[in-house]
Amino acid sequence: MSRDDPKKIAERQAALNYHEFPRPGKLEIRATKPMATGRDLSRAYSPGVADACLEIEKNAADAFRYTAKGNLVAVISNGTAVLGLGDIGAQASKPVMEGKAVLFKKFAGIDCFDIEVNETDPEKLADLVCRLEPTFGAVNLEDIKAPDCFVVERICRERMGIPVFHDDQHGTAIVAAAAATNALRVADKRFEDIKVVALGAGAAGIACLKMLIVMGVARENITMLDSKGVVHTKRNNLTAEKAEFARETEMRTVMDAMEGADLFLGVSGPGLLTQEMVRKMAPHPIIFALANPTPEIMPEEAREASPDALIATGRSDYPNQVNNVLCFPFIFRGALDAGATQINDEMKVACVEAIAGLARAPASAELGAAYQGERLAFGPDYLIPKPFDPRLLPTIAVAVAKAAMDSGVATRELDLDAYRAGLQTQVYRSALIMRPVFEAARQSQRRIVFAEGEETRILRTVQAMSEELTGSAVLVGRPEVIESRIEREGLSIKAGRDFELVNPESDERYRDYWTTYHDILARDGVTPDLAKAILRTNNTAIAATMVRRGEADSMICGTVGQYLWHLNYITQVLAEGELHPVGALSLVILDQGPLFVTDTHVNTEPTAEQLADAVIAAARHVRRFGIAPKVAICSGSQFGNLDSRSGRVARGAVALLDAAQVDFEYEGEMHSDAALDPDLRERLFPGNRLTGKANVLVYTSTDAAGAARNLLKSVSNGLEVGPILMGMGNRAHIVTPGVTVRGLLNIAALAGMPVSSYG
Ligand SMILES: NC(=O)C1=CN([C@@H]2O[C@H](COP(=O)(O)OP(=O)(O)OC[C@H]3O[C@@H](n4cnc5c(N)ncnc54)[C@H](OP(=O)(O)O)[C@@H]3O)[C@@H](O)[C@H]2O)C=CC1
Ligand SMILES: CC(=O)C(=O)O
Ligand SMILES: [Mg+2]
Repeated sequence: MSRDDPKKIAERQAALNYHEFPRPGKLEIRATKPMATGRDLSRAYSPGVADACLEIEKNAADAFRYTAKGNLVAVISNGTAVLGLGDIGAQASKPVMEGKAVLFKKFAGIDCFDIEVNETDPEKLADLVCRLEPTFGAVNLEDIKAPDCFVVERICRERMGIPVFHDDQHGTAIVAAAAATNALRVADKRFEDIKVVALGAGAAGIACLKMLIVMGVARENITMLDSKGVVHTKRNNLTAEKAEFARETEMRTVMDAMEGADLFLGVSGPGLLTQEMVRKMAPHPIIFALANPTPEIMPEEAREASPDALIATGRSDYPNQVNNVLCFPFIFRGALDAGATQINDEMKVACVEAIAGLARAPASAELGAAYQGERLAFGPDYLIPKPFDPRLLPTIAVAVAKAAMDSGVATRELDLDAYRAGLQTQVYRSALIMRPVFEAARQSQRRIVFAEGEETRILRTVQAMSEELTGSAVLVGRPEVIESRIEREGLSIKAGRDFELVNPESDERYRDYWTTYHDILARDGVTPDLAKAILRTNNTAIAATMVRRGEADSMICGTVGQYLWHLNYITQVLAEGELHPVGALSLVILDQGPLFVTDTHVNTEPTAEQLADAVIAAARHVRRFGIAPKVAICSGSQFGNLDSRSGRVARGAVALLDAAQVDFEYEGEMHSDAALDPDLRERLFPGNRLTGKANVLVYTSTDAAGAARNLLKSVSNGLEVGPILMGMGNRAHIVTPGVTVRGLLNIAALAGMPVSSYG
């Protein structure tokens, strides 16, 4: 595709718009402490700030205690080797450095200042970097050309007491070594035997080759090339780094070097590898064309020249993205948390092993959600994890911190299990609040039946359940469809071992199921023929019947279809005695904390009695999360000021709660803002019974509750757990079609809770 291609032009414009709007750039700085009152001001600034300064003056290490230093990394460049764009200068490198800072933050919660410096003298640049030590917990050097980068890095490492890491060297080398480890497994070759050709003898090239030697490649099996051709012993003026790899050889060109090569490592520039060169490689060759943004050869061309090649690039739009983004956020996380004084070889090797191992482990739930439709099973097109793999942070950071502790460069001893759990919490915002639920679920052995068992998200949930929960799963669906989807998604779950199957088309229990269904509904107009037809075609009815028969403890449905359609069958089959649907409760996890909203789905316009029942049920559920309920009954009316339906129902519910003498805080009726703002509420109704912010918002119609839930999710970036079907004794839950795999796993954990702790 040429640069003038309309699609290319549109893509370029989209990238520019991304950078320009709604405000220029990709970063901002946010305060982490309140600055709302004069008291805040006097603590954050003069005079209070002086106390923090004096403590640090006495003990420099206290900078990690009283300032942001411990989580602050400098991303520093002089713009002399920016991606494969070359020496475009410090100013033009800023989008890349801002981008690295965003990746540090998003993937590992690390704050960065991007620092672009007009300084091409490596010693002066190093001096400048060293002087920045008081500000930062670590330094990431970026896109500084070779050989200058070696000088800058060496001086900084010698003089600084914090980790200094040159991303283009070591980040790239770590990820390339991990990908090579896995590619060799697939190709059934060994580091010790392979012939390597490296095109590019700069920062990335030199570091990658050094790492390959650590992995077992023989130095004499490496041919290095730079812009002047093969690096050989007869060349003059080689830098010390290149001289280390100079070979005594008559080969001069890439074409010469490629004869019989097993691994091509391209870290040079765009389009430098031809199909003819690829054809000269050994069988089952490995081609890493890592130049950014345009690789040495495009994967489709390489594939055409060598159909059995294993191919990787640095780009996200092709399989096998070998890019240092898989390394730098996570290696820094581990180093910072262990208080490491440097990033040493042991930490790098731990990182290689952790990354390579992740690609070989079954893909996780979130990963499947992030990369829907892609095959994520270890093999030629999945040699290396994806950057959005949520396992990267806990797995790599823990491995790196452990290596730092074991090799004696850590200044902190971490409890690694607790550390891993903390990182997992950071990745899954729902993990902390869901932890008691998962723990309760792990104590039980409940059987959970999934009505839409063929749905890919359900299969991924079952995979995650096999890793994170102890209960068992039953899938309603056609075995051949389920099997082929498991294979396509690269999952490791197996029928009979990780789940049981109910085939709606031909299950030997079919007769039992339709007769049970008929027995329940014979006096509600359901004939045997109708019962047979429903139990052949309606997976929700099948799942509910299984629960009713005691063959499963709970069911989950709703990934497709309407909530009330599913609820109808659940009510028909499972509502008996005390059990009847009381409402749907959604937990929305916000940056400020959790907020529960009800009734989002069940009683469209509840009566006062129904609303009071929903409040009592919601309070019970909220307590299961270890949270004391503070319920606000929300309406367009506020403390009796409107004679509307909503106001009357809300006031009726409050009166019923008063009569029932419930043991939790509640108040109503009020607007949502008064529920969340105690000062406003106090002005409107001094002495009202609710203390602080409400954490349960109860609405008088599903329209209002649904709107509140959706707004919280979309505008406030809330993460939803639920909806939780209340009143059915944890025997059924109905999710909504937009549910993610993590959302399903959360519901499965709730469904897995024993009824005693379910309350
Ligand atoms: N995928 C990834 O994660 C990463 C990819 N890269 C990519 O690798 C490339 C190099 O980056 P980096 O090492 O930092 O840059 P450097 O400037 O340090 O090195 C570039 C190297 O490429 C060589 N080179 C340039 N043009 C040619 C040519 N026509 N033929 C052969 N060799 C050539 C240079 O040769 P000479 O020494 O003679 O000047 C030099 O050895 C870039 O495209 C970059 O985007 C880099 C880091 C990470
Ligand atoms: C990925 C990266 O750091 C580079 O291409 O320079
Ligand atoms: Mg770079």
